[in-house]
Amino acid sequence: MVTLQVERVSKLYGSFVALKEIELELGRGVYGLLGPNGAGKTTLMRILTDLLIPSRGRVLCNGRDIHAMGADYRDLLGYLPQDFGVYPNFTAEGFLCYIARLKGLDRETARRKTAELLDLVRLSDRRKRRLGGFSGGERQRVGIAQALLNDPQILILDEPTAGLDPQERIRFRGVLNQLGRDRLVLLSTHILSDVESAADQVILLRRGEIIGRDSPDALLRQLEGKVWSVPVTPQEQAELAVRCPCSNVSRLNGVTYMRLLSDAPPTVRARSVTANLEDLYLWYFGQTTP
Ligand SMILES: Nc1ncnc2c1ncn2[C@@H]1O[C@H](COP(=O)(O)OP(=O)(O)OP(=O)(O)O)[C@@H](O)[C@H]1O
Repeated sequence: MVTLQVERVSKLYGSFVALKEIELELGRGVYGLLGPNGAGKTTLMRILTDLLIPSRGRVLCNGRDIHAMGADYRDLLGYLPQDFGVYPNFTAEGFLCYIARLKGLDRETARRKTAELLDLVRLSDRRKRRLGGFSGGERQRVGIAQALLNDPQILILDEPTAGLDPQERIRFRGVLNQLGRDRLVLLSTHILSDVESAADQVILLRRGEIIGRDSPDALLRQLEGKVWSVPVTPQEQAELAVRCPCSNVSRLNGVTYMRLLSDAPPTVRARSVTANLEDLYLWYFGQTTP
């Protein structure tokens, strides 16, 4: 089984510190990397793919420095970049076969893996169509397929569900759960429900630092007794919005309810509710999800 060890990794862009002394150990399973825009998620993922060299520190794969491993490391790796670009004149099938050959697969295996993966991302019926005519979500699914061509032990996916419709996203979570059983999968996302259902562990990144890491359940347990549903009048709503972080406002039978984070009940009519990941995000990052 493959492990990745991130040892005191920092990344500076000029004098700007994008990552600060990151320490991480990753093994089998699905890890969800969560953080607001600019937190350093892409920077960390690019360092883990050896596309970006850290300013300080190093990344080890089963004890070996990934940079020194070179092609040996790339053989273990599948990567979906955030800005996955495709060649518009390739067909889906042609593109995947081409990437497979670049990854060193022989012609027969390239063809077999391409067919298998087109099926996995449900694009078999569109395999002869040119990528230039694909929708954003379809293109993203081609991107997921290309990351899997070499059956990688380490799969790094930068916002894999961006652009997928809800049905495809739900299907993709199932695929992720399956993939995480026997490999290391690290994904970044802004879609909290993806993390809740697909990740074994959530890693919280803020301003280049890891501020939490645990299972979604354990992270949510920290918020027990801190999330409240409160029926409010318009005046109370304005007052409470200033006093407590608010993760949601809803209306039921003509009554407005605020969902508030607070150590103590914000009003006498407040009812304690079970925390969800949006509450967690607000708790850690101090704002509602972008
Ligand atoms: N090449 C670069 N030169 C200078 N600054 C950079 C460079 N790449 C990233 N940064 C800065 O480093 C910080 C982290 O960027 P990064 O792309 O890793 O964040 P992110 O968490 O992936 O954000 P998003 O959710 O928006 O994709 C940001 O403030 C960004 O502006």
